[in-house]
Amino acid sequence: MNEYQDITIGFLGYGNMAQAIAQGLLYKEVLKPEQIYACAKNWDKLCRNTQDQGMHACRDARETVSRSQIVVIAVKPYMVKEVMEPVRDLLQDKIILSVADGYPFDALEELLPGTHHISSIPNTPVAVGEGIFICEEQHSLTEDEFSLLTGLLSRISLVQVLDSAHVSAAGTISGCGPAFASMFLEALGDAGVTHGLSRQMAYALASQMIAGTGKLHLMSGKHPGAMKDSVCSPGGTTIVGVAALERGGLRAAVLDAVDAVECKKNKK
Ligand SMILES: NC(=O)C1=CN([C@@H]2O[C@H](COP(=O)(O)OP(=O)(O)OC[C@H]3O[C@@H](n4cnc5c(N)ncnc54)[C@H](OP(=O)(O)O)[C@@H]3O)[C@@H](O)[C@H]2O)C=CC1
Ligand SMILES: O=C(O)[C@@H]1CCC=N1
Repeated sequence: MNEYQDITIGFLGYGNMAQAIAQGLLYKEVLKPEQIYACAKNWDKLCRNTQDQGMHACRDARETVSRSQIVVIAVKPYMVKEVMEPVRDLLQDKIILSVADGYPFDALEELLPGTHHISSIPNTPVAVGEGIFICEEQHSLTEDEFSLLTGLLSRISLVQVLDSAHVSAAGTISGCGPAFASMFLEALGDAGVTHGLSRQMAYALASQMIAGTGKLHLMSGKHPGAMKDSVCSPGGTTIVGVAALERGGLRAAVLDAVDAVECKKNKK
């Protein structure tokens, strides 16, 4: 028996992040399509993205909330107030999961006092069950609701519960990280093509290399520097590439990228 067979989940906003979560839940067979509801701005696009796979398109947020036990706030942060205010009276018995980056517990509590909510930052690899959900430690779910929700999310992601002060930085590494990693992947693809590989082959090799390197670190616990050293033979080929990356400022660029994101978030 599937422990989530009676759950319904509704997405307020059905863009990149909501679709990734829904896809992950379907891919991992945690939910069936008919357990998933969503609303968005563009009705035709919403229908294409939901009904073709057997999910329910809802006309508005009120319909979505009414039909869902778990309500996922998946609009852009600046839209949260506008979307949530008209459904406030329907939220009393719901588990509210915000995925809006920069919408922590305090902001949601001010907007939706007395409701059961938790703020999180997921990432797009949830679509293939390999994601991360950074969840804020401070929330207003009951113990049962928290365990039901995190149980569900853990089927498609690593669920990391963090204190409020560290949610932002963690969310930047894991939530924005897929964009940064994809740039590295794309660059390796270009490099492969420069040297005669087909783009498809270059991307396939680079993707598996990135996934495998991450897994090697997770499973061995080896320091990333030691992992790098173990590839570089003295006087060999890899060290020449490593030196080129250092001259190109790879590490500094990565540090600057995370600083830039955090700086933008803190200006809000
Ligand atoms: N993308 C990512 O990797 C991550 C995103 N997030 C967070 O997820 C949230 C959504 O981001 P993302 O999915 O990328 O953004 P998208 O722009 O892809 O999706 C936003 C969705 O909101 C819908 N929308 C706009 N206005 C309304 C409205 N009035 N009522 C209902 N729905 C509406 C849009 O509808 P339509 O499509 O019809 O225009 C769209 O489906 C953000 O708060 C972001 O911070 C967090 C972590 C990672
Ligand atoms: O760029 C954004 O706004 C969202 C938040 C985290 C990842 N993407």
